[in-house]
This record gives sequence, C-alpha cells and structure tokens, in this order.
Amino acid sequence: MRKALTIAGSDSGGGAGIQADLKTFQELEVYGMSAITAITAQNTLGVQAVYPLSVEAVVEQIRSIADDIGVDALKTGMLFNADIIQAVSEQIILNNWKNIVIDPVMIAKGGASLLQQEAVSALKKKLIPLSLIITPNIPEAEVIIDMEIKSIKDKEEAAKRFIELGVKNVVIKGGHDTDPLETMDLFYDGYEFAYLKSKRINTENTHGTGCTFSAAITAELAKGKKVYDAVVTAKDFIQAAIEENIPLGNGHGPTNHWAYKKRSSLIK
Ligand SMILES: Nc1ncnc2c1ncn2[C@@H]1O[C@H](COP(=O)(O)OP(=O)(O)O)[C@@H](O)[C@H]1O
Ligand SMILES: Cc1ncc(COP(=O)(O)O)c(N)n1
Repeated sequence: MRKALTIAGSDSGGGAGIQADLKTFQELEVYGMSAITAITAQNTLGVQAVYPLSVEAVVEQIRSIADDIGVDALKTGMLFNADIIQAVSEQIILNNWKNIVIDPVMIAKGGASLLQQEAVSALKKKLIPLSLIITPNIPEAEVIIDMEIKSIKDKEEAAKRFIELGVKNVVIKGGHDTDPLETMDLFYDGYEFAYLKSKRINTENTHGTGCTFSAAITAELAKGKKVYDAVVTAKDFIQAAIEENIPLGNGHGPTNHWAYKKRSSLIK
C-alpha cells in the first residue's frame, strides 16, 4: 500500500485543507495520513476562526508517522507561520523525504489569512528548495516571486524564477486567469513548458480546488508516477471534481471528490 501524508490545516467544513486532501488520497487509492498545523472554524462562507497548533504538536505528529509507518509522498498546505515552516523543513531533511509537493496556501477564498506575511521568506529559503514541485495560484506566485502576472509570458517568467529558488518543478495554476472560457495551468520542469488547458466551469463552488489538485499530484507521486504524469492526472481529477461540484451551504461550496473515480468506472 502506498502512503501519502498531508501537513496542513483542518477545515471544519470539509471542503479544503486536511479533509480535502484525505478524501482525494482515498479516491486515488493511497493510504492517507495527516499532521495538522492549525484548526480552522470554516464553512462555505469563509473562515470564522484560526487556532494554530504548537510547533511541538506538529513535529510529534510527523515523528509518529515517520517512526512507524513511513511516507511515499507528502504535501504541505496551510503552514501558518515561520516556526512551523522551519520545523517541517527539518523533518523533511531528517527523514530524507524527496517526493515533496508544496501548495503555498496564503489566503482563503473569503479573504482570511492562512499564512503570516513574515513567513513567506521562510517558505522561500527553507521549504521551497527541498521540494519536488510547487503549485501556486496566481496571487501566491505574485507574492513569492514579487512580480505581477497578467499574461502567459509573465507566467513563464515567474515559473523560471521559481526554479531559481531551488524547486525542481512548478505549476502556476489558472483558476484566477481572466479568460472566461478556459483555465490554463502552466507546468515547467526547468527545461520545457507544458500548457494544461481545460474548459472553465462557470460555478461559485470552488472551495478547496487548490488543496484537491495538489493532493492528487501527491497521491500519484506516492504511486510512483513521474511528476508531469501526476500533474496531468491531477488536472483531470480537479476538472471532474469541479464539474460535479456539490452545492452545499450559502457560499463557495466544495468540489466533488467522487467524480473522477465514478467517471473512470463508467469508462471501463
Ligand atoms: N472554474 C474553473 N473551471 C475549471 N478549472 C478550474 C476552475 N477554477 C479552478 N480550476 C482549476 O483548479 C485548480 C486549482 O486552481 P486555483 O483555483 O487557481 O487554485 P487555488 O484554489 O489555490 O486558488 C487548477 O487546476 C485550476 O485550473
Ligand atoms: C485549512 C485550509 N487550507 C487551505 C485552504 C485554501 O483553500 P483553497 O484550496 O480553496 O485555496 C482553506 N480554505 N482552508
């Protein structure tokens, strides 16, 4: 059994964070484990409260998993502060883990901050150089790389600058693109660009899309897929999950984690 770990925040509403990650791992048939960094009181309307855990609590969860079960791939989501980023980076080095996916979560769709501003520098210096792939959305890429992204050329330039920070691959996601008909995720491995395009789905129910996408990449890496192939599967997974999104609550509802597997079983 292949094993995937998520180091992220808990979303009580179940659409993003740890909950989205574990649902995605399950659907892609890897064994899911978690180390929680913060508990959020959250629903489809937004984040009502954030309770970060101590560095010790985060490290102990990771240690328990490392000492007994092991990890084939891991992702990080909401890390909240520089101390947690530092501790997670140390655990990655200590355990010699290589399949590291960074979703640099900063701001929830409702506007709540999920990463303290001063932690961006720790992310750049400590964690990004250890990772196999990073999956920023456009606003996150703009903050980390410190440039405006308005065009495909800008996305390509930002992707190059990510590689200069020491990460091996990058996907700059297209959910925040202005094109009303299409989303384009730009993949770059330091050598070649790949443009992953899909039909833009006209919906408000996109809570947890970034979490789900990066969790799907992590699951596929845990199963031994190559990075680019893992990203292609993740793009199909998130497209299906948004197309069959679940209109729950009164705000941004969640995506549908069953959709991808349901479709594959129909195709067989
Ligand atoms: N309306 C949409 N239609 C189709 N795909 C989307 C839509 N919104 C986001 N996606 C896809 O979902 C994934 C997450 O993207 P994005 O929304 O940019 O991330 P985040 O949740 O981190 O802001 C990407 O693969 C993106 O292309
Ligand atoms: C605990 C937690 N982690 C991450 C997100 C970001 O969600 P999204 O994937 O929609 O950007 C969130 N809203 N809550």
